[in-house]
Amino acid sequence: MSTQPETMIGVIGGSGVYQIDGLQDAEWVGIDTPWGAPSDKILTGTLDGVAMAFLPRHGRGHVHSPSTVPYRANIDALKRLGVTDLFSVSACGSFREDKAPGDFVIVDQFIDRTFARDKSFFGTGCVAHVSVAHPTCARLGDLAFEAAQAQGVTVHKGGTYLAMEGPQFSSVAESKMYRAWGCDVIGMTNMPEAKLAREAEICYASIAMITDFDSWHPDHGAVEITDIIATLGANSANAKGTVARLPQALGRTRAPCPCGCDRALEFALMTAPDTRDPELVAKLDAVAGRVLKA
Ligand SMILES: CSC[C@H]1O[C@H](OP(=O)(O)O)[C@H](O)[C@@H]1O
Ligand SMILES: Nc1ncnc2[nH]cnc12
Repeated sequence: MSTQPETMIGVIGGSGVYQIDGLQDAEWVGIDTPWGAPSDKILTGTLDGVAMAFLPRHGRGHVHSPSTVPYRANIDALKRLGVTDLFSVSACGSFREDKAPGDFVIVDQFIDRTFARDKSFFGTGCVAHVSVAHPTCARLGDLAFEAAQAQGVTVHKGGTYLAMEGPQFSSVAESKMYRAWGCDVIGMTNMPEAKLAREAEICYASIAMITDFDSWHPDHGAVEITDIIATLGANSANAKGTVARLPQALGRTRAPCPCGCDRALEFALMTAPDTRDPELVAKLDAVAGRVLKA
């Protein structure tokens, strides 16, 4: 009998992606967490023999704004369910002429300009510092790239995602500044999601689907929600097709991540065991149980 852990693929669907199709034994399950309720119930099931868990980031019906998405509850709930490998699917604007609406970008870097969100599971009474120098999992990113290519999507490997607070879009001056900073795409939701996934030792890749040229492009005017909605339909079909290819690509049994995302907390805890806050430690049972029990 194998002692290797089994893969469970998590998918967080963004704007336009509120469910995925084709799961066997599909069931929407409600999960409560010490950080509150997640954005919605989570759709669980199997695809090609691999366990899957899908969570609509904004909730079905698009209830949560980027600032009020319960990011900590979402990541905790997925961890609690057993998710090992997490793919974020999200809409974004592009700062690059060669990255056009309809294209996908496999994001590998972020600039986090969000400011009104809880960004960590840790804090007073249990302090931890994880590395996010490489905030996404290269192994998952490569698999997502290949899956999108096989789906026939024009997909770019690597790119920097500017995470803004929103919900309003950027001014022309901001858009030009982010472009000058070297950013490739912009969205409102991948942070703190990616940081929290790292704290929870879940491998995380971001599939960003371009819907617009934000507001810098002289030939395209300023981004409007109507333009975004027009592109979301095709993007969402391609996203679902890409996601459906992931179980076969990952396989059922799981080896430790070569990037080390699944061991991010190994040396991260700073607070001495005898000075830890028992209440916070109890809340960290799913996210950090592996190292807190040790
Ligand atoms: C619908 S336009 C703005 C909205 O779309 C993106 O959401 P998500 O990342 O969840 O696909 C963007 O970040 C904004 O939240
Ligand atoms: N231009 C843009 N800015 C921020 N979030 C977005 N989501 C889709 N397009 C966007």
